[in-house]
Amino acid sequence: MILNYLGRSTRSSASFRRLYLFTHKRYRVATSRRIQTIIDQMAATDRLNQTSDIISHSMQHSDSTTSLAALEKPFKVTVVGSGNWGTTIAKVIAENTALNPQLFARRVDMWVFDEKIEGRNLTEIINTQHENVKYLPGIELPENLYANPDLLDSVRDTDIIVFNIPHQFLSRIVQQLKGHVSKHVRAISCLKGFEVGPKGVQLLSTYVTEELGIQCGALSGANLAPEVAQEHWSETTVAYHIPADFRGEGRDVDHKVLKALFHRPYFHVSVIEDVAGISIAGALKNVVALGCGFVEGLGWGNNAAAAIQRVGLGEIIKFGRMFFPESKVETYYQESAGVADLITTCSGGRNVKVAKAMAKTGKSAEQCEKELLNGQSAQGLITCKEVHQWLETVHHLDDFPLFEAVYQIVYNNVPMDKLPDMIEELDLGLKDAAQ
Ligand SMILES: NC(=O)C1=CN([C@@H]2O[C@H](COP(=O)(O)OP(=O)(O)OC[C@H]3O[C@@H](n4cnc5c(N)ncnc54)[C@H](O)[C@@H]3O)[C@@H](O)[C@H]2O)C=CC1
Ligand SMILES: O=C(CO)COP(=O)(O)O
Repeated sequence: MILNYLGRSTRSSASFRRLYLFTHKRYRVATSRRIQTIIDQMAATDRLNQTSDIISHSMQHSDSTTSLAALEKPFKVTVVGSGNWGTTIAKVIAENTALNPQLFARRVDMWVFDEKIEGRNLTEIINTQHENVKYLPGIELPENLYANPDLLDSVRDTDIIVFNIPHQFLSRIVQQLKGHVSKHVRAISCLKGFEVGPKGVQLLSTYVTEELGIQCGALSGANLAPEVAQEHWSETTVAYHIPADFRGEGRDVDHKVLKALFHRPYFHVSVIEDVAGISIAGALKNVVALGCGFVEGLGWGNNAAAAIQRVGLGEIIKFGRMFFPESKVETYYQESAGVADLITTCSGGRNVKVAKAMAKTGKSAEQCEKELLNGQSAQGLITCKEVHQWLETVHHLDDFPLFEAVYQIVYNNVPMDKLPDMIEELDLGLKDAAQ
C-alpha cells in the first residue's frame, strides 16, 4: 500500500496526510528500519506540495544523483551552537539534509564551544559516539552531523547559518564572524532573548543582520528540546522576510527551503513573516516562566500559575505593540511560538525549574541554575535584567509589573509572596493593548 502510494506522486497533500497517519499508526510497532525509511520519504514527499516544481522534483528523488538545472548547488548548512536545543536542531537539520541531497549538502557542521569531558574533547566524543553526552545525553545523532570546534571553519562556504546558543554569547560570536561571512549567506536565529545596548532593545535577528550584513529570520515554538530530540510530536514557527537582494528560486533561501530544512514528521513547521512577533514571545515567556516557578515553588498551585501566565501574556503583547509595532497580535495566540510556548515553558522548562528551586530552597538564581542545569542556561534570568534596563531607560517600568516583579525577586531579594500585590497595584491597560 505504501509503495503504491509512493508511485503516485500527484496525490493531494490531504490524502497523503490521511494515508500517512493510517500507515504510521498501523505499522508503528512492526516497522523495521526499511518501513521507517519509507515513512520518512513520504514525509519528504509531503513537502512536494509546498515547494516549487523544481525543488519538489529534487526532494521527490532525494536519493537519486540527478542534478538540477535551476538549483546551482545544494545549500550548505551550519549550526552555530551545541547545547540542549542547539544539538537537537542540528539533529533535525542533519536528518533533512541526508534525505534531500539535491537541496542540501549532506554534511552539517555544528560549531561546538569545546570542552573536556573526562579528559576527551566533546567534539571528538560527538564525532565518534554520535552523542552529545553533556548537553543531550541518550540521543543518537546522525552520522552526517559534524562537530566542529573551529567557528570560522564551520561557516566556511556555508549558505545557511542557524544560530543556536544561549543569547548572552551571541555578540561575542557575531563579532568573531564579522568579515568572514558572505552577504549572500542567510541565517535563522533559534535563540530566545534580546540584545539590549546602545541601540536600545533589538531582536537578535536584527542584531545579526546589522552586524553581519546578512538576512536573518527566526525559529521559535513550544519546543522543549528533550521532547523534540526524542521525536515526540511538536509544532514550531519559522519567520523570515525575503530580502531585497533575493537571488531567485533554487538559488536562494525562501519559505519553501526553510520548511524543507526544519520540517520533520515529528516537528511540524509553520512559516510566516512575523519575525518580531515570534521573537518577542520567545524571549519574554522565559521571564513569565520564572514568575510561574516562584508561585509553584511556594506551593500555591495551578490557579496561581494560570494567573501569572494570563498577566504574562498581556505584558508580552503590550511589549510587542509598544516597542515593535510591526509584530502582529494574532501571532501570540495563533502560532506555536506564542501562547503554546508560554504554556509548555511554564509547565516543564528550565526557567520554571530554577525559579521553583529558588522558592523551595531560598538559594540564589545563579546557584540554582548551576546546581540544576549542568552548564545549560535559564535565559529568563538574563532577559528579565535586560528588560528591566530597557524599561527603566524609556520610563515604562510601571507598565510591566510582572516583568519588574520577577526582576526584583531575582536581583533584589524582594520576597516572592509579594508577587500578587506587585501585579495588582498597577493598571496594565490590557484592553488597550489587545485592540
Ligand atoms: N533547550 C530548550 O529546550 C530550548 C532552548 N531554546 C533557546 O535556544 C538557545 C540555545 O539554548 P540551548 O541550546 O538549550 O543552550 P544551553 O542552555 O544548553 O547552553 C549550553 C551551551 O552553551 C555553550 N556555552 C557555554 N559557555 C559558552 C561561551 N562562553 N561561549 C559560547 N557558548 C558557550 C555550551 O558549550 C553549550 O553548548 C537559548 O536562547 C534558548 O532559550 C529554544 C527552544 C528550546
Ligand atoms: O524555549 C523553551 C521551550 O520552547 C525552553 O524553555 P526553557 O529554556 O525554560 O527550558
